[in-house]
Amino acid sequence: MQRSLPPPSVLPLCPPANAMAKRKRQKTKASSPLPWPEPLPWPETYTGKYEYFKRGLLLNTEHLIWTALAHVAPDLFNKMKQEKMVAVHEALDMIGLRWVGLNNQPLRAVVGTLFDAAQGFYKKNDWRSPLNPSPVVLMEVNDLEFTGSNGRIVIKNQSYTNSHGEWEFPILPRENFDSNDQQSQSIIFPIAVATKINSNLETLGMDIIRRAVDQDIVDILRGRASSTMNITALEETTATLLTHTKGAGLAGDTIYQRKMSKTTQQCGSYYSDLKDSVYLTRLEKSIIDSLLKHDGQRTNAQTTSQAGKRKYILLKYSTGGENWAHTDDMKNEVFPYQALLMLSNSDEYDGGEFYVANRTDEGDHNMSITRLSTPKLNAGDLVIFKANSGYYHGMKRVTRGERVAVGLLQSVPEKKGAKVKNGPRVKKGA
Ligand SMILES: O=C(O)CCC(=O)C(=O)O
Ligand SMILES: [Fe+2]
Repeated sequence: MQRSLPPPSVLPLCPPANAMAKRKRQKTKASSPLPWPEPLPWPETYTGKYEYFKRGLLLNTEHLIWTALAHVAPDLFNKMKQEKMVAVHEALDMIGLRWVGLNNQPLRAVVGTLFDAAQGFYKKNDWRSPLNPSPVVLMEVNDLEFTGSNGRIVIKNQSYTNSHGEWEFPILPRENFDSNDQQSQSIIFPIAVATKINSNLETLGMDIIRRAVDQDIVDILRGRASSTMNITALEETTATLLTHTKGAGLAGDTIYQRKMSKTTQQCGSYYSDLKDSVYLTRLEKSIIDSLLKHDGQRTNAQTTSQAGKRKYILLKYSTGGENWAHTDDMKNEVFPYQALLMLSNSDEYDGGEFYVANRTDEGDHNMSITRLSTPKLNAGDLVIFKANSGYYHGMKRVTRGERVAVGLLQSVPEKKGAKVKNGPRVKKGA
């Protein structure tokens, strides 16, 4: 497979319809390259039915993805799902989108649909490659065309700073916080009403609170998370592995053991549910305290009756681990925000920057996708971010050491009729 695409001027972007028709009429020799077809018109059922697609990060990038898929070796379209996942990911690498998760909405729908179309195309054309091996030319992501009308996609990488300055968050003395039991019953609602935090969430998609959580709680959680390499000892109920072949991320070095019913499974990076327990309740309380302090005001926190389900996850990444961009939508639950607490000290790992990705449409088919990354986080630092509503998030590759964090999610009760349907599953193979 080619590792990079030819420059835009010679990209095999969809030929005009009349050229297609002309070529169809010509008898194609078995050895000559086939024209890559027009991308399918986006199925009405998808655009109309699936809300996530309409506001998706990759809306209107179908041409670009189609072009990337043209570089997937034809016979891979016949292979098992896991091999296809890897192939699609490699192809996306060529168009600057290697960091986007394949197993999540909306890329799952885009890639799935285009992959099926490509498979059909190859079947019809006897599995011959549509392309001659193209010269390896590195291209700027900024120059990629993504529509037939000279649109451009620009992928920007930015680092997080905000109006407070990265290190200048007010850390008020603990005594200033007047404890209130009701407040400790909800995470999300204090977040939503904490005005400073909320304005950063609205404009940047995230906010960082340095040293948000008491050291003793961080120490307890760190101890629990690293006391053993055996996942089952950590009160964890399930573990989702971040693997290339499942389209979620990169596993990295394999260092953890997971006991299955009869066997032991090795895994490099994963996230896993944590059972509710006393230390998590303390953690939650500590976070709420710090949000209130950070905001410098008392909030009108709501009670549990208005809060949805809580969920805590432990995230462990070994060197090489990566969490590709995704949203946290789960079957019937919506988690609008997440608080991610770093448990590793900054000298224990390199890389592993958390980011939020957001898209801006700039008219004339131009758009930019901005990935806003955090600076290096230390144990006790907290990132609050928008976990869906148009924002994607992920973690860049850990290049050294191990990075451990806890995510606190709280769903909101669903409003009737406001449910976002799950997208079409990528069929066997993508
Ligand atoms: O580890 C990270 O920085 C990302 C975690 C994440 O995606 C999540 O907790 O939902
Ligand atoms: Fe996530």
